Amino acid sequence: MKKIAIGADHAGFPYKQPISEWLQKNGYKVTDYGTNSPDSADYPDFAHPVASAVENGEFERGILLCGSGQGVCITANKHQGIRAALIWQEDLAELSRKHNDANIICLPVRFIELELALKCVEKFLSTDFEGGRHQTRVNKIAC
Ligand SMILES: O=C(CO)[C@H](O)[C@H](O)[C@H](O)COP(=O)(O)O
Repeated sequence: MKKIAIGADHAGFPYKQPISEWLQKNGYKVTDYGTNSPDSADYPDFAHPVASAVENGEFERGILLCGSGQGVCITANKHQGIRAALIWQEDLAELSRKHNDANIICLPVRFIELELALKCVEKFLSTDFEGGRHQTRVNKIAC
């Protein structure tokens, strides 16, 4: 069973439970890193723990949610072992896996319908990395 870490700030909070429920229904084991209420919260407090847990191999993939998706994405990408992708279309979710071997999906909850967010998650989790020329490029990301 694939293990998934999920985290959100207050703006991402409304989608955290529905996405977690979808994941569980589809056979994933989900660990929730908060936040656990709609009260104002700071996205790095949730993005760093999720990124660390994916980076150290505890989880195969991570899901991060905030208002624009940008704060959690910028934060997660500070981690050397993380390739976090800001996603708002299914095609982008697919490409983030095929070409970039993304290991965290960041969703802009204030700018995407739940139904589309779930489709993006499904695509992100079901698409394999293509390797080859893309592996060469991914190898060059680290500085
Ligand atoms: O989108 C975000 C960061 O990129 C956050 O989720 C915040 O919602 C955003 O920064 C706006 O903050 P606010 O306190 O919700 O006005």
